[in-house]
Amino acid sequence: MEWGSARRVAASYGTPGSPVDVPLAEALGYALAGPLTALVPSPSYDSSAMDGYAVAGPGPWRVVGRVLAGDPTPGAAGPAEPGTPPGHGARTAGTGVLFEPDALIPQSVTAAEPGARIPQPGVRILPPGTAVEIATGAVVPPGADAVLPYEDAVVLPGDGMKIESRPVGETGREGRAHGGRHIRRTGEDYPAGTVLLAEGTALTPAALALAAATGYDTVRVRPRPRVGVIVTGREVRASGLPEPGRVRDAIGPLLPGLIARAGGHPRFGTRLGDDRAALAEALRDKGSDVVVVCGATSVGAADHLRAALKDVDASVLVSGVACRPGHPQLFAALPDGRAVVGLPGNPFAALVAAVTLLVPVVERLAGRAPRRPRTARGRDLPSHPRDTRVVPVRYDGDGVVPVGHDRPGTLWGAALADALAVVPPRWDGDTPVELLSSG
Ligand SMILES: Nc1nc2c(c(=O)[nH]1)N[C@H]1C(S)=C(S)[C@@H](COP(=O)(O)OP(=O)(O)OC[C@H]3O[C@@H](n4cnc5c(N)ncnc54)[C@H](O)[C@@H]3O)O[C@H]1N2
Ligand code: MOO
Repeated sequence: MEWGSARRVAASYGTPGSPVDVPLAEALGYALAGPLTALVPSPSYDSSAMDGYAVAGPGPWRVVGRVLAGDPTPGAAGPAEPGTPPGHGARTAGTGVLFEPDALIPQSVTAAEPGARIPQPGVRILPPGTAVEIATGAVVPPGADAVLPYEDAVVLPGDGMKIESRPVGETGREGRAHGGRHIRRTGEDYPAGTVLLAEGTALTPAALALAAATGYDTVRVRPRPRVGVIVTGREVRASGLPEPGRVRDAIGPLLPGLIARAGGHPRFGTRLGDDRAALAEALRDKGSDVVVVCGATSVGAADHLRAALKDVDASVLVSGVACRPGHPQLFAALPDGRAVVGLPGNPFAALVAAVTLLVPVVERLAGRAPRRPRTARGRDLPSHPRDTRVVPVRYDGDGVVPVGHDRPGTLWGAALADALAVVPPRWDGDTPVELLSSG
């Protein structure tokens, strides 16, 4: 079967499990079972983007209080909290205070400028000509038009505390406090209800942090498919040095990372000699949603996978793929719907088969949406008259070039590579090639 068709068979096989709720801290790599919507606007309150003074109207301004991150909205409810003024320019830590109990005035329609927000009953606002000292992230009092950073403010001599904006040009920046400057208004990033991430998005660290920022403690995701691994071959050993007639298992160690990154839960199944009955028995084990068989895909006397699949009444959906390396790979469906992926025994051929059939079926069952293909211009890539070639490459300027060391029996090239390039048959040397993760 042609390489792209084989990948599509795997990528469209089966359906993801029913949604589950998973704590954020455990949700890395899971796929969203539905869209992730904003629970609150962002920012969720008018907040200061700078340390300085929240000012109302034109300057100079009398400083009537102080509000720090974590303080409640000044003037939102009840009478103002009385306090004492700090010394000129003092920036001591403490809770937010109003130095004058009546500093904030009830909002009236006349106090609101044209185009300002609709007055809310009970809200008290900072009147024009006044300011509160404010910390980055603190709630901006209603009525404030801008935040004047400390660096752009001049404290005026005299009683109480008065500030003025530094003249334009004196600081090398625009010192004036003008409408909205350094205030992050409620909802200016996105309003509540915005679809932030689509169903099927795989949760990355940034996606998890975004979910946390809007208030999620758990996320609704698809369960990870369980992927069992069967390693076959009498000559394959799990530890120690290779020696004549004995090879180290170089596929078993490749798979857990590939499976986990595709959104699956890797579980080691078993190691088998070259035994048809034992292989059929292992395929009957229902502990996995996908069974990967390493080796035994070919036609040799000891290659029992095809016979064992017959024994368990599996339907073979992909039997060989027109690609190099990895042509003996296969994909089969067991009668109960579990999938079987057969990886050739040569380790680089196994990796190629894993990115062709295993990764797509795991992503599909994990509920991941199809990804946008990554492509790049390729240089000096080998192509074949009939087969797709999968070539370990590294980035080089504006494209990719082969790294070499890519014979079927070795993963050296893959381990050196930035990616695997998919080179179609009779590639023209010009069309960008698709890049797959090299594991
Ligand atoms: N008559 C034919 N013979 C072969 C063909 C063919 O088309 N006609 N295809 C060749 C190709 S291409 C490949 S790839 C292999 C696939 O063989 P199997 O999947 O049956 O794998 P084995 O025969 O068990 O092993 C092949 C090779 O890989 C080594 N091996 C196996 N498992 C591991 C492992 N876990 N880690 C490291 N190395 C492993 C094994 O010792 C053999 O050297 O068939 C060709 N033959
Ligand atoms: O698939 Mo075999 O692809 O060359 O080693």
